[in-house]
Amino acid sequence: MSHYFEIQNLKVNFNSYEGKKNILDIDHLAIEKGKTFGLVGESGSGKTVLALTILNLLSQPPGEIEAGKIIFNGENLLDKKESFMQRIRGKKISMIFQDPMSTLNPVFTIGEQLIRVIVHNQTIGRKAAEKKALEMIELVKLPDAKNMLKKYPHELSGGQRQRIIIAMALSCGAEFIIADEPTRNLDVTIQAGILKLIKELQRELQVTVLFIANNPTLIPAICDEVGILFEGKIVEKGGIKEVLHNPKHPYTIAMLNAIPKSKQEKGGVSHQR
Ligand SMILES: Nc1ncnc2c1ncn2[C@@H]1O[C@H](COP(=O)(O)OP(=O)(O)OP(=O)(O)O)[C@@H](O)[C@H]1O
Repeated sequence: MSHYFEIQNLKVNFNSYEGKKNILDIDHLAIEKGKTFGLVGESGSGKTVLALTILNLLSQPPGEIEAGKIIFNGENLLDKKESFMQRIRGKKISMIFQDPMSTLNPVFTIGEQLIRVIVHNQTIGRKAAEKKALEMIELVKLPDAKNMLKKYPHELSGGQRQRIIIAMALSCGAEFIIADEPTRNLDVTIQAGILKLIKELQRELQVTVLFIANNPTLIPAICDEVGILFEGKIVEKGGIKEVLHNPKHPYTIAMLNAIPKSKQEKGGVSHQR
């Protein structure tokens, strides 16, 4: 059976003066169209390296893709030339990074940046791009869209900036979104609003999402399935209830036991200790 998005036997290494170090060793991961898959792992487990590998943005060297396939819409992305990937990035697959300030340029207004992304990725003129930018600001539920476009990134709150990044990611009609810990640096209440927005947009636009997180309590609110990444390997995957309420792998059990009980219950990840 072919899947919309699939990783097969992926091995990624980093080479350094100390020698070769295996960073990712993923046998299999599949995501069906319109679903949200949560990938949870501690810091250093390889989540960002995976996101960069999917988009063919991993620096090689020091990175090295030793083996494997990343199949998107029936095509193995790891076989493709840079010109093909340029047509995919932004237009078919977009990424939302954890730190909006690293994506936004402090010296240009939000409107200028959003319009540039739209003009770059779509064959439309500036006027049409301006209209699209306004629509995108409204889509991510930011108030006073016209005024918002005139602001500089530092004039926005962290949550507002992340909404702009989501607007940019969706502005060119991407159908697959990689969200790399988009709420990591936000307060808990702002976090909840961003998660709700991603879920609503995912349903409304029928996009497929790979949601990367190091906090498993975020997963039930947004994901259909979850995989646990440990030292570059997916040690357990399946439905939310199956993995987070009835974990089998010792790492998953230890990770869930490390969450304070009140947070487990709030996030819906409580399981039998
Ligand atoms: N450019 C690089 N050169 C060498 N090793 C690297 C490089 N980038 C990442 N690594 C190593 O790859 C491993 C995985 O890193 P990665 O950034 O993917 O982890 P992560 O799960 O995203 O962590 P975090 O949650 O902190 O963002 C780490 O051991 C890291 O040290």
